[in-house]
Amino acid sequence: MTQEQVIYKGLAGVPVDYTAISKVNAETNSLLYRGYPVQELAATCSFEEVAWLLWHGELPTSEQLDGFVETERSERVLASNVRRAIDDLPLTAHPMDVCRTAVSVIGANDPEAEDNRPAQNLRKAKHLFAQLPAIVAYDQRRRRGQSLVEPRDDLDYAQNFLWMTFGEEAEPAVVDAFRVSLVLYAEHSFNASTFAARVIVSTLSDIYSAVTGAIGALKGPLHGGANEAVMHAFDEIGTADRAESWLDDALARKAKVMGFGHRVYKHGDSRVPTMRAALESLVEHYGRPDLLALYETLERAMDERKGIKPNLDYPAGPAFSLMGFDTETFTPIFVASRVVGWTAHVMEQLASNALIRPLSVYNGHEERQLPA
Ligand SMILES: CC(=O)SCCNC(=O)CCNC(=O)[C@H](O)C(C)(C)COP(=O)(O)OP(=O)(O)OC[C@H]1O[C@@H](n2cnc3c(N)ncnc32)[C@H](O)[C@@H]1OP(=O)(O)O
Ligand SMILES: O=C([O-])CC(=O)C(=O)O
Repeated sequence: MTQEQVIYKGLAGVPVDYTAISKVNAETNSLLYRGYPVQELAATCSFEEVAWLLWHGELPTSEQLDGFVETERSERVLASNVRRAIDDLPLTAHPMDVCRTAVSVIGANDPEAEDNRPAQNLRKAKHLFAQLPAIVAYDQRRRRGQSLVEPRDDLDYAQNFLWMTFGEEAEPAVVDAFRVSLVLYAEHSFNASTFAARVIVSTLSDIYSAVTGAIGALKGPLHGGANEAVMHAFDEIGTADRAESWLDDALARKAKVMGFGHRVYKHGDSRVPTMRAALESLVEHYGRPDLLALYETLERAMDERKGIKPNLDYPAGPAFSLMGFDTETFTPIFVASRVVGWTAHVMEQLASNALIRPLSVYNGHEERQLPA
């Protein structure tokens, strides 16, 4: 292979563009959103403030926040054809497929979908932000044979998301853990789904197509689908005393243990301590020390055997489970949060666009003749 033909499989370690949205620093194990440490944002900000920061580059003034909150609350109701599209999907469809389809319908409803001017895309990003909780919540309810719960405009984003899902006001400890998870999931530089969104819009396609494609990329268990897979593993293991033998068996089969490892962080995910603290507060709230024991035993065993640390999906899975979400709803919650990062990246890509089209090195047949 010549020098020019080096292959960067999976683009591992290859910087492909600049971004001013977030900085993932594997050396210092830190994550900054627009310069602010994510842990500090998670401790002090509402999800609405963090979304504004990621889109606009600065935290909102109180006037800007009031305006945004008012718009967000006024756009929470699903259009009738979005609701019908959801109703028409079989219950065998994965909730991520439902999410993807609903976003696609929202895009098709927008007569200005193809207008890529920044103000239009910002409007669309905020609309998707307001709509996604209604999609995720309604889909979980219909699977349980429950009817739609209308949004409440006296509740903030996190409170209303839980209200629409469960039909009752969540307790402050639960709302807070949920808000923290949303803040932590919102953005993470050029991860696979964000990159997929940037590839799509680099063709000058539209923001809805980019988000629809990003949902498809997030679904896989090597990316967002891992939070769901973590819970399936916990269910399979059952109790902490079974964790080590379960892990030994998984590793002997060369299976990937979901919720562990990361392409960029090799010494632990910057977001895990904050999400783990949120999980601990839920464990205390619901009186489920058994779940934390399982969490800790598997984490310790994985570290001892492979030296591989958990990623954000590891504490998020059991946290969403304690909150009462169905396991298949976990990755759609990730969508509702990450839509902020995706749309911020779409706008950044368009502001200095270059078509994303790498090269491949052909290793198939040399030219040959068709059989006579
Ligand atoms: C929010 C997020 O999206 S975070 C990521 C969520 N995904 C997961 O939790 C899925 C499980 N994890 C993984 O599959 C991987 O760690 C990835 C895909 C996240 C990162 O993968 P890469 O950077 O490509 O690392 P790669 O897969 O090459 O792993 C390097 C080595 O560690 C091992 N390894 C990495 N993660 C794991 C894991 N979770 N379980 C078992 N072994 C692992 C690999 O088998 C490989 O070993 P080898 O060198 O002996 O072959
Ligand atoms: O950065 C990545 O590759 C995956 C990840 O943690 C995320 O998208 O939050």
